[in-house]
Amino acid sequence: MSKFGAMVMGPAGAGKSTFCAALITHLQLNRRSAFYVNLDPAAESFEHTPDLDIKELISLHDAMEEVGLGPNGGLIYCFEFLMENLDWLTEALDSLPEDYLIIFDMPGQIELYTHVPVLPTLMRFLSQPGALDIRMAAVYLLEATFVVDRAKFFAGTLSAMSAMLMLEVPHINVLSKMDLVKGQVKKKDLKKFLTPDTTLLDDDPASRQFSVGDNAGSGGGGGDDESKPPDDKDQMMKGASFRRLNRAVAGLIESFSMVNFLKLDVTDEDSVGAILSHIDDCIQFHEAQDPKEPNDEEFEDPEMQ
Ligand SMILES: Nc1nc2c(ncn2[C@@H]2O[C@H](COP(=O)(O)OP(=O)(O)OP(=O)(O)O)[C@@H](O)[C@H]2O)c(=O)[nH]1
Ligand SMILES: [Mg+2]
Repeated sequence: MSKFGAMVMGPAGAGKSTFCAALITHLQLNRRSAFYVNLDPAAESFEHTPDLDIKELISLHDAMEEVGLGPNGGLIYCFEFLMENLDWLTEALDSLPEDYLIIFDMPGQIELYTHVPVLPTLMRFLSQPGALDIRMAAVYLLEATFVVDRAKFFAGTLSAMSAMLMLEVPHINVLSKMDLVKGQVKKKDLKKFLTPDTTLLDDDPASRQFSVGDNAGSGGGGGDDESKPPDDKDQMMKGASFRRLNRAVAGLIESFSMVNFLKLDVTDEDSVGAILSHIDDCIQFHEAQDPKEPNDEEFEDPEMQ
């Protein structure tokens, strides 16, 4: 039988470590065992002490000092070092009992998800049948505050989709920090973000703002604003070309129809529990557990008393 794991990923500050902590607390409250693996070589403080920490193998500080790299190059170096020392993971994880959920807390550098092939290699190593054989789920977090800026939201969604296609394991996308958009976005509008498509761009406040007195018009291919060089970055981000690019990205995401988001409010235990249920479903955690013998104390027959 295999083991179970969840790799928690997403851009910097998306709330990955906070979610890992909330998930561990929730598992503990439900008498389930968690094994917390920190794979962020720069992370210093934790709500739950990691059971395994990449800093025992290599820290970002060491990588930067010894190899003379900056923080991002240093992080890639740490992961390449991890790839050369995968025995370190095998030694720690191989003997774990099968009902443990192994939670991997990942760094937020986007390079790791897009530019270098270390994560697919790591994922294949963890899930390889006959070796560690961990049934892995990928959990990709994106901040719900992105929904106020459609372009940012689609860029984030594209990075989630890229991770999904690259890793080839069951994948869950999560809109984190929902508490921060409560009251700012109507429930009805929020629903549209959970299954993103191009219609989200039709009521983009940024493009409406631009349309006032904008003879570039609907962005349907005229491109007449291209003759006027944008005054600054802000102006460019509101131009017809930028809107066409957004529509193309949104169309690409829609045509794949693979990206859906679940909502997460870490302050609400039910919300954390709902995400865990989705993780359990996609790794088939419950199906794999042996039926437990009823505990005599819990199941005392009232008629016998
Ligand atoms: N309001 C609110 N703040 C949150 C939530 N989750 C995380 N934060 C805050 O967001 C900041 C970043 O959270 P982390 O959990 O460290 O994010 P991370 O994705 O692990 O960040 P990196 O590891 O640096 O990429 C912290 O100040 C958290 O307190 C949330 O659900 N709601
Ligand atoms: Mg973190």
